[in-house]
Amino acid sequence: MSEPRGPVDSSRVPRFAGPATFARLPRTDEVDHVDVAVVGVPFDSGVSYRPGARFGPAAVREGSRLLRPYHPALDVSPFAQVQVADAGDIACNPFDIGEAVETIQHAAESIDATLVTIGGDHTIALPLLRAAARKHGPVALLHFDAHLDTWDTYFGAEYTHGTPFRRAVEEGLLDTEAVSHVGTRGPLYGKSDLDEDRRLGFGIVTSADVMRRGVDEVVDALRQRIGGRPLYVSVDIDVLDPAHAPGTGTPEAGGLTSRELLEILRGLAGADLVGADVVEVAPAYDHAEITAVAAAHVAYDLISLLAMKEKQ
Ligand SMILES: N=C(N)NCCCC(=O)O
Ligand SMILES: [Zn+2]
Ligand SMILES: [Zn+2]
Repeated sequence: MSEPRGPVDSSRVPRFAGPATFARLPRTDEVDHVDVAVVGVPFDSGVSYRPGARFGPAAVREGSRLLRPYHPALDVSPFAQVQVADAGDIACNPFDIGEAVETIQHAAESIDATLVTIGGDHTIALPLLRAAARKHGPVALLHFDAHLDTWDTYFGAEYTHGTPFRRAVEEGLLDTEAVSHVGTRGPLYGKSDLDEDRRLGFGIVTSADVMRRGVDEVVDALRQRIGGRPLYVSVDIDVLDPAHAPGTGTPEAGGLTSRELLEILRGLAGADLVGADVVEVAPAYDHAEITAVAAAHVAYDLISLLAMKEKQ
């Protein structure tokens, strides 16, 4: 197999020139095989508050122009280890959530690569988990979010950005011995939200736990729970404090710093990561690309973990 084709060389073509693919990588149709595909899902019809995450994929691609090829903290050059390419966007119906969920699942299943998906609102995690579970069986889940997203329905709707992980448990997509939320905080509808979440099998590391226990202890606990299981990581960018990610639809005070989030992700090196998403970037509320840059770095770290795994 030929050497991976990497990003456009920023010493020859200025990084602010040309149309944006993720990290200035080639498109999937420009390479002969793909190990890791970055795919956008510009869908936000499942939101309960501010809309705008449909523009997330484009914003994260723009925010990824400054990423460089070597990751010092993980000691890996992800784009040289494996072929990473940008698969463009999945076109789905903004007027029919059920149809969009089907479209996303089938598109995800049709891409012959491990996916790092850029949302889009959190509704899209359900079809992505369906695709992952079809390939790997029930997966362990690390869910970074201010919110539980295990609510039942909104206005009677089952597929929304507040409900994907309840649906995923109901559909048997998750290995419920190994499902955890990280970074939750903020007011709930009632105490029963937590009881129901626990009943579904979820463990919780709150945002305050990360601050009190520290990153290393949290990583140890999460890794123990995950063990050797195939792992899906879903990152709702609102897990970050609004100071670190203002550009999102349902912001909650008291969140993680981007440094804490990136360090927890780096602590997952060696896990059997099989797919990941970064969702809920809504650029209309962003400032100076703070959120888009944070999300681009999160995606870069996820890709680096996948590159390290594939190379083993
Ligand atoms: N941002 C996500 N995914 N979910 C937030 C749902 C919060 C709510 O509607 O009460
Ligand atoms: Zn959230
Ligand atoms: Zn969420």
